[in-house]
Amino acid sequence: MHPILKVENLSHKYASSWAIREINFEINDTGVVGLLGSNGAGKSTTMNIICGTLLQTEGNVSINGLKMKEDPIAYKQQIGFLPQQAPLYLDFTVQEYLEYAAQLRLMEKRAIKGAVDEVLEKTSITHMRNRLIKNLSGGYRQRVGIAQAIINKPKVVILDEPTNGLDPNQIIEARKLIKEIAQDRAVLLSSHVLSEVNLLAKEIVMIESGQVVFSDTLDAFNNILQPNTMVARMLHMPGADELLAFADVQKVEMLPDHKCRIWFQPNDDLAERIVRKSAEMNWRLTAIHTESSGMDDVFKQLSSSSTLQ
Ligand SMILES: Nc1ncnc2c1ncn2[C@@H]1O[C@H](COP(=O)(O)OP(=O)(O)OP(=O)(O)O)[C@@H](O)[C@H]1O
Repeated sequence: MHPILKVENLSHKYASSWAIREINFEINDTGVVGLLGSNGAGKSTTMNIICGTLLQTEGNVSINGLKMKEDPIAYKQQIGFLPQQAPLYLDFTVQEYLEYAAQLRLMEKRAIKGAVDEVLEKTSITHMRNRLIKNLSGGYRQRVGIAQAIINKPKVVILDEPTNGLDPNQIIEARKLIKEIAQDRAVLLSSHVLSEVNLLAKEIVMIESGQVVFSDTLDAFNNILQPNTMVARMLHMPGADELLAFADVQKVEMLPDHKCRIWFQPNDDLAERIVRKSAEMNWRLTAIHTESSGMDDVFKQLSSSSTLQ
């Protein structure tokens, strides 16, 4: 079986410099895949090529085995795109615009009305269908942008910073909608908001300096960095010097509520040694757990370890 989306050895050169080099990744399942990378990493270039709005210098993109280079029209009928600036015609009503988007996707005339009704319903904007787009709020405009991206039921949807510029309530609504549309298609979501990616994505592709530096599950991304701190709660808290006496402990910080944070060099049995010692010394240990690093730390680490070509 073919992957839903396959990106193979994708390279692109603007004038004399390579923006991306040998990008490879696959999406094999429905759901959200987060596309991460610093500014200028090559995300937009990659997304534009996948959407067929930019012709790559080298490599291939295919959807369910359909190669863009070999059959661009059939390929493009399988993809929906919401760029950073939603391509809206402000003087159209929502319905007129969605009908127009359906025509651009070469949908059959008789299928258009039903498709428009369906996406209006799906994006909860049926009551706005006769409103001019210029009179809609940012949140509703973004819904129209998402509606046009899914009007022809594409297998793959690309969303570039879809919640950028929305207010907190609109962001919550937009994320809910993204989750819904990803139930039956693959969604590639580019976002600088790591908490958003953490909430929505089950897989991550990260690009830096035009190359893939990570491609795996969200869990694998979050577990790249070995934890190096733990928090312990002890009702009879020992002094910092007693904790510093353990091998591998580098630093100790006393916290409120009988807690302390312990920095340590990676090892397997420090927690176990502390538990044993606590029992021996009656420190009355009630909790101990390692603190995993956040997405920000992993992102920083992967960005800084990438090499410029
Ligand atoms: N039309 C262009 N002409 C020349 N160079 C370009 C062009 N578009 C992008 N680049 C360069 O290609 C590289 C990748 O840019 P790209 O826009 O794909 O990155 P990005 O990850 O989308 O960044 P951002 O997060 O800032 O949108 C950058 O060095 C950029 O300056």
